[in-house]
Amino acid sequence: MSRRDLDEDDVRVRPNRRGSRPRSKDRPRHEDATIGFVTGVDRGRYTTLVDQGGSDERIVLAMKARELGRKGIIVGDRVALVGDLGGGPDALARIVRIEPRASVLRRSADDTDPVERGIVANVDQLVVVAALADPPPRPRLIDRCLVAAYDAELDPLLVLTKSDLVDPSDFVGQYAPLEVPYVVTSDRGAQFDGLENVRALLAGRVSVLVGHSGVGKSTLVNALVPTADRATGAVNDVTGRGRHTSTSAVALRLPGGGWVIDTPGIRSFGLAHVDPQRIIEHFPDLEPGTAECPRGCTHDEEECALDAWVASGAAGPAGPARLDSLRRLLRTRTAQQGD
Ligand SMILES: Nc1nc2c(ncn2[C@@H]2O[C@H](COP(=O)(O)OP(=O)(O)OP(=O)(O)O)[C@@H](O)[C@H]2O)c(=O)[nH]1
Ligand SMILES: [Zn+2]
Repeated sequence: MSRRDLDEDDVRVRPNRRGSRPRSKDRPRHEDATIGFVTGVDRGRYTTLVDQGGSDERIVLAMKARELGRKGIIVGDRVALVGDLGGGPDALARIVRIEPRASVLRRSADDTDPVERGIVANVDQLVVVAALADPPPRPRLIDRCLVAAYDAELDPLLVLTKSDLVDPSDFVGQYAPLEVPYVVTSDRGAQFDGLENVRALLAGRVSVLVGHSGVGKSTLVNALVPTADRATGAVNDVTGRGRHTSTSAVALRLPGGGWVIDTPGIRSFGLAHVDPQRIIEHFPDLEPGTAECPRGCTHDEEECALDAWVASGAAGPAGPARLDSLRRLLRTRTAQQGD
């Protein structure tokens, strides 16, 4: 019997008591809804961009429909919108669906707290902004960000700022075995060295910027997106406290195509949710060496087969340094937070 027969049979046996229109529950769910790109979230109001790149591109403010329940909507999400889609300050649409996400960058509040939060969705690249000095770099935090990138399947990029204050070579050396791409920058007012390199690496992609307060992230975003107007200057002269103008992520369009998502300064990056297996996958040169590992090996234990494999030269001359780096990241996952 074909599917069609079944359907007709079904209709005969249980006629629709409300008439010919199927109940709303059975109707295709908002098939005609418009898709918007979430660029900002502020106290239950979502800023979305509709008809992105089209002739009728506009910003539409929206709220979450009740049917979505407690489902979180984050910057970078593509959402289905119904209702007042006209745009403008008084129009308010409703978000009725979150489209499937290609990626989610997550963090847990801390390593022991399994509650994880999505920070941004659908990004390609995680850009870790760290100052070479003032404030001094926090390698543990950078490692945590890299682990989060690997876990979310994002390409990592290190932007090392303030190279006018200190020679970057020592610090860069610590990351060489990880083979993470990096750019060194220095902003000396009239001249912003390295900016063009950053621009080239962000072009046409969706990148999320993370970094702790004072590293020069806002300075960088303002240089990349001249209309961004992100507040800079870590310390307020009057109050002596940091000027924390933004409390959530915001997506900004790059003039040359692509998006940067700026996030508020982070102090920590909980990794309770990360599976060690996801980290080793980002060391394709070492992964074959795990074939002889005991089942469920954490790759950071006595029985791990990687030590003997690397010692035999199977991973080449860089093997030992790569294994050290892998172990460093694996321990980052379970270490106490801090710098
Ligand atoms: N010497 C030097 N100072 C820089 C450089 N980039 C930024 N700064 C300064 O560093 C301070 C902090 O820069 P911000 O861009 O506000 O830093 P942020 O990371 O956005 O910090 P929050 O706004 O607190 O999140 C400012 O006084 C900047 O002028 C640089 O390349 N060299
Ligand atoms: Zn192992």
